[in-house]
Amino acid sequence: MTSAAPAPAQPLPPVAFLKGHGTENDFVIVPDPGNELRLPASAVAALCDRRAGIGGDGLLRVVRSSAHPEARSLAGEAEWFMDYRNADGSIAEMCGNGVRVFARYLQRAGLVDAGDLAVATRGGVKRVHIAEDGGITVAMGRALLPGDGVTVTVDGRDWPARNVNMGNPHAVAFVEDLDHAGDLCTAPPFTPASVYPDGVNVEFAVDRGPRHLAVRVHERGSGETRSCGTGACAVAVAAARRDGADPAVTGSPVTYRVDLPGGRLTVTEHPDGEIEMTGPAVIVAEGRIDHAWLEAL
Ligand SMILES: N[C@@H](CCC[C@H](N)C(=O)O)C(=O)O
Repeated sequence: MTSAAPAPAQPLPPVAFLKGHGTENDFVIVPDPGNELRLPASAVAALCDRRAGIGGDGLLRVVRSSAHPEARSLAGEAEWFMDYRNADGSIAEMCGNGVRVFARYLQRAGLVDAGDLAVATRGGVKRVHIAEDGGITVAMGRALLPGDGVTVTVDGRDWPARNVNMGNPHAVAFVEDLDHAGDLCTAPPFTPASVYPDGVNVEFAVDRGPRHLAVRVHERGSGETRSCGTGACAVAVAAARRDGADPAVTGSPVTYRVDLPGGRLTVTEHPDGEIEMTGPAVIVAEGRIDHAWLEAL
């Protein structure tokens, strides 16, 4: 008796991806509605590698909330879950620029219309408005200002930095000159380290005029980036306290223009603490990831 020859192995299908950015904070976008792809940290880091991969400050996996264990309980509020990863593969609670780019992808793919939608994130459900004129506004929630800040040191200069939590941790230092932040090739050292046991995003901010700031940022898990949405919000919150403009105290909303190397974000804090961030989001390319390359990682 002869046994049937095994069926030849079918090559695995390539994996779709897109590339997008919000004020030049750039992302590899991987649609995976059914939560079928396994993307360990090493695979995310390889995809975000700017020489050997696609390149990005982070990765946005687009998953139906109902299909993801971390978002299933939010499925009634938000159909889509943003599974955000930093460029090194680490997981973060929130990404402000990422949410806008995520919403732009959903709109471009015909999965949502312009107008209002909700996106599930590890930092909770975020309400998003896609304006007809192209800007996208995200209700970022409230900032927490845990008491203790840190001292940040670069090239022998020290600054006190305010601890602002936007779902993810930030240390905001107001400096005299953005060049004082140095080359930001490595994470700026701070003390005491115990304030941020899980690491921190560090913002250096200068005044450009009334309610107008310029910022450089070193992101946890990604290095210096051209923009950080949660960072812009953290800086605006810290500036409002510094400027005597805390909306909870004055009863009036306050808006800051925040210029980052990659573009401008507008941040408004309301008297109830709710923070809205507005900025652009662009999809620049789409393609296919070679499955064999991905599997071999
Ligand atoms: N670039 C993002 C923030 C991404 C997460 C951050 N690196 C962290 O680890 O907390 C933004 O636009 O907010």
